[in-house]
Amino acid sequence: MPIEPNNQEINQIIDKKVVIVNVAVAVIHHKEQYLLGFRNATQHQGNRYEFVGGKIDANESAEQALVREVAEETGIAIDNDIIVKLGRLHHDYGDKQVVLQVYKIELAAQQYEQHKHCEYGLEGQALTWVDKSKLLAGEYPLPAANKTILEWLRLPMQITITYPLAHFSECADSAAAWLQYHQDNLAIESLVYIRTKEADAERSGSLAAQLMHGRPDVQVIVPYDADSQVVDVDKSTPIKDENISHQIVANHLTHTALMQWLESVSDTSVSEHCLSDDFPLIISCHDIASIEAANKLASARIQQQLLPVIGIFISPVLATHTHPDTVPLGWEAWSALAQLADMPVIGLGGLSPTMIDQALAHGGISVAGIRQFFNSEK
Ligand SMILES: Nc1nc2c([nH]c(=O)n2[C@H]2C[C@H](O)[C@@H](COP(=O)(O)OP(=O)(O)OP(=O)(O)O)O2)c(=O)[nH]1
Repeated sequence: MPIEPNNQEINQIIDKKVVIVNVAVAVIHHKEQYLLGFRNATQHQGNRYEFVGGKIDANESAEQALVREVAEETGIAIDNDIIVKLGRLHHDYGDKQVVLQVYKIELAAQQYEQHKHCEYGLEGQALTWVDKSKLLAGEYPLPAANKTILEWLRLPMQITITYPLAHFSECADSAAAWLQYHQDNLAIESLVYIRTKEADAERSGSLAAQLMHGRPDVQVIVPYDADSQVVDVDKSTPIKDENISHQIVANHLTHTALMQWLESVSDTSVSEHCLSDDFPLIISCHDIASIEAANKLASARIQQQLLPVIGIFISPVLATHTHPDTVPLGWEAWSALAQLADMPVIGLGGLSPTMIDQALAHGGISVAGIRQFFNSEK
């Protein structure tokens, strides 16, 4: 006869099923130097590196927990530094479920000088400063949930968007003029969202490929649906050339394609339809509904262990030449929307690279645009 579990055991079973630990995680850095702790063998996910952080207590906010944990573990007072939300993610370790609320904090030079030689934290744990390139290359084993955080950290502080092909329509050969302009004027090693707004996906893909061949130093985001009026969200820009595919860091999903995706999936099938398998996603959002849809897609992709949603554009922040009839959000409304996103937020619309500080102060991590982001127009 099977033995009935007692109350205590039942509680443990229930706990195991429902208890999700909320954790505040601090990605502390100074320029390209990032601070890692080391989890000792007896801890959950032990013998791995970690970002500084810990459980959020019942009556504190994630940011309060962040400030407290960083002070308790390292002695670093981050009260006056800008705390930028990177994202939120849920991870099921099997023996424990966690929700990580992840923030990025850049230390001032003086704070870094003060702490850069600390080899141990205040709780006796090992601390180490590591190069961003080595961290992103996976040289420091971290808990599995941190894979997504590392992908988020790949986003630079500025993203250049190409002009649409139609911008060169007065030229005898608009495609050649488009190509020449972008080859000549993209900043060295920049991240470029190649948006031609060309309805023909083949032609758009061919232009993107030519630009990538001509500028092997840049990294690119290419449309997932070729940015056309295509209703089929499974259609992607056809770039199959392996010599250049390493330059692609993400596929871009338009607001329209995102909402079509949402309409096409029921709650039960979200996990089976997570779009592009090949690359991480960057999504355009304009309102609460689309941010909630992006969160849903991002969460499903993490669950399916697909490459994550690494960022969303929220636009338009300010008035822009490209959308003269659209009422801009303004920084305050933009900031309120940014808070809802479970992934890093990129400002777009009427911005220049110098507005990065405003974006950071309002909860973003990056700024994007066309006109003011090219060498020729700075
Ligand atoms: N601090 C930190 N925790 C992480 C990271 N990535 C990750 O999955 N976690 C997980 C591991 C733990 O399950 C949880 C952090 O909780 P914690 O550090 O307060 O808990 P713990 O298990 O170390 O301590 P305790 O329960 O023994 O008090 O979040 C990370 O980068 N930093």
